[in-house]
Amino acid sequence: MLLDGKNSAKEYEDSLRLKIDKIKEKSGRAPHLTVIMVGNNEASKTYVSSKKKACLRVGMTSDIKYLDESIKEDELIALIESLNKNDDIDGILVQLPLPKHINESLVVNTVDPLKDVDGLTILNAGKVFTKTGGVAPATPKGIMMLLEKYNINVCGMHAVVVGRSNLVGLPIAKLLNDSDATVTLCHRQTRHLSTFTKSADLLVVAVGKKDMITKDMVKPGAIVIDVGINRMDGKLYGDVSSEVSSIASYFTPVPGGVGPMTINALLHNLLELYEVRHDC
Ligand SMILES: Nc1nc2c(c(=O)[nH]1)N[C@@H](CN(C=O)c1ccc(C(=O)N[C@@H](CCC(=O)O)C(=O)O)cc1)CN2
Repeated sequence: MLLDGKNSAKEYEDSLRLKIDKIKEKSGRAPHLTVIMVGNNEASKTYVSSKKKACLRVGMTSDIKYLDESIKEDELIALIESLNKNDDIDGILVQLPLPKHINESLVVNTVDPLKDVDGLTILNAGKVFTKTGGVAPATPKGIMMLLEKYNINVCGMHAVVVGRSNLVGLPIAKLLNDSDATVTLCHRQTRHLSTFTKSADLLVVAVGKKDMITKDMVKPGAIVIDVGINRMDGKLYGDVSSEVSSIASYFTPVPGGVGPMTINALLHNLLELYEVRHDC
């Protein structure tokens, strides 16, 4: 069965629109997101424009700061510091990846944790990892929202995550663990990867390599979440080979699976941060 991220996101947007209307009535303005886009990465430009359109659809406001590829690290940091001080901005997002000459961690950690819609600051990551609140990164949060939408309870399942990035692999492993799955985290040094993937009741793949997971690596009846977005000859492919859909109990398509839920979770995070800062 298809886990339809596109339609689930639309439904969530409908409920969000009602909440934003109420906020606007009460406070006179909607939550505002500022996105920072450095350079000319074509895929990143698509994503930031999707984020802007999604804000518009639910009645939130946003702006995108397009910055030259050659911007200096201290200029970028100064910009973020000024955005941190601006009370009309509720969420700040630095689109990744950044150019190589910029220290990504330094820049991301300049964002005020109370405006960190991406949940990538050390404070938010620490809070999520200690279960003391905080904002979870959008993709893992979106995956959890999608599982919930389809009433999939992961308690007791063996969840295998392939990929250990700060953006997806590590935090989704933590969120699945918090939902009482037994989690195995695999990465590029994992030996005998298929031994692990074959024993997964729930398999999450976030490596960025087309057809990394083939049918023989998946247990029939498993739930398969494909986070990969690989562009080839103008088409999009996930990390999981299309033949896997014939043996999975549930699977996410690419496109139309995890991607739209990532944008959805971002809107969710923006609203949550607005509510915390405005004591709603
Ligand atoms: N600051 C961040 N940078 C990046 C993040 C992030 O969460 N925060 N994640 C990815 C990119 N990303 C969001 O920024 C993202 C990727 C894909 C989609 C999406 O909707 N994909 C569609 C297909 C879109 C297309 O045609 O290209 C789908 O899967 O259906 C949304 C957001 C890296 N950077």
